[in-house]
Amino acid sequence: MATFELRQVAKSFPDGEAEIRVLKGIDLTLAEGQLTALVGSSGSGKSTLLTIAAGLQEASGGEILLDGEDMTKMPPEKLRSIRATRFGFVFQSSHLVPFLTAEDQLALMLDVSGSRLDAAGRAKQVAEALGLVGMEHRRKAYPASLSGGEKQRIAIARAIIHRPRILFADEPTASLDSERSHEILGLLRKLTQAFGMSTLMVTHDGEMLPYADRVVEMRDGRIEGHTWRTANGIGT
Ligand SMILES: Nc1ncnc2c1ncn2[C@@H]1O[C@H](COP(=O)(O)OP(=O)(O)OP(=O)(O)O)[C@@H](O)[C@H]1O
Repeated sequence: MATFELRQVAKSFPDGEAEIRVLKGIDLTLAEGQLTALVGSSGSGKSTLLTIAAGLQEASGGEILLDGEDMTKMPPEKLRSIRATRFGFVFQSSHLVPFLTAEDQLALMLDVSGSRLDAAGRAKQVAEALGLVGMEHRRKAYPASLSGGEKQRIAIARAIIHRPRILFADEPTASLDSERSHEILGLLRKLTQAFGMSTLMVTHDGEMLPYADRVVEMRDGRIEGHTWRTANGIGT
């Protein structure tokens, strides 16, 4: 059942006397357990759409419904709480904290999300998340000693440790080589299915599209078409 829906979402920026319309009425529903890829040429509005959907930037119009509740009408405090507890974020670069070990990065995220687990429960959840991304052996490592792919694995573990409902990924493979990119996308797809998350990912990398359940193409602030991946390959 759909739990996250954008209805007629619009975004304009002032431009002198006029305004630039960057999003022109976006309708998009994310399904649980599915990875949706957002593609389109540079400047088509992908990042703007992702950040607005994630509550990181205000829309100029429309509704963003999380379990039927309109996020655009929520007070900032409630929005912050939703971002910390129900959303997860993965970015182009991993944005790890340089002076924290891998396991401490994850523990910090548990704190931010208001986890009420005791010390043993927290340690278990951290170990489990590191295991899910194949990084338990580097739990004591600092970011400087990790490769790009390893950092992105830790960033993914950090993004899902609090079991978010929606995962936002903005070009998660942009800084990785092809082999690492495939590994990271395989991981995102596996975790999306395993936890029943709704994942929205912006990507420029056509090679990554087979990992998506659905590809949504943007052009000039609008959604062009929806392509569904089926058991028989790509279908529309
Ligand atoms: N704060 C802002 N003020 C004015 N214009 C903006 C602002 N943010 C984005 N834009 C404009 O909105 C349009 C869409 O930008 P956006 O970053 O969403 O595109 P994109 O599809 O993600 O592009 P890319 O693939 O290059 O990252 C661009 O023309 C951009 O210049």
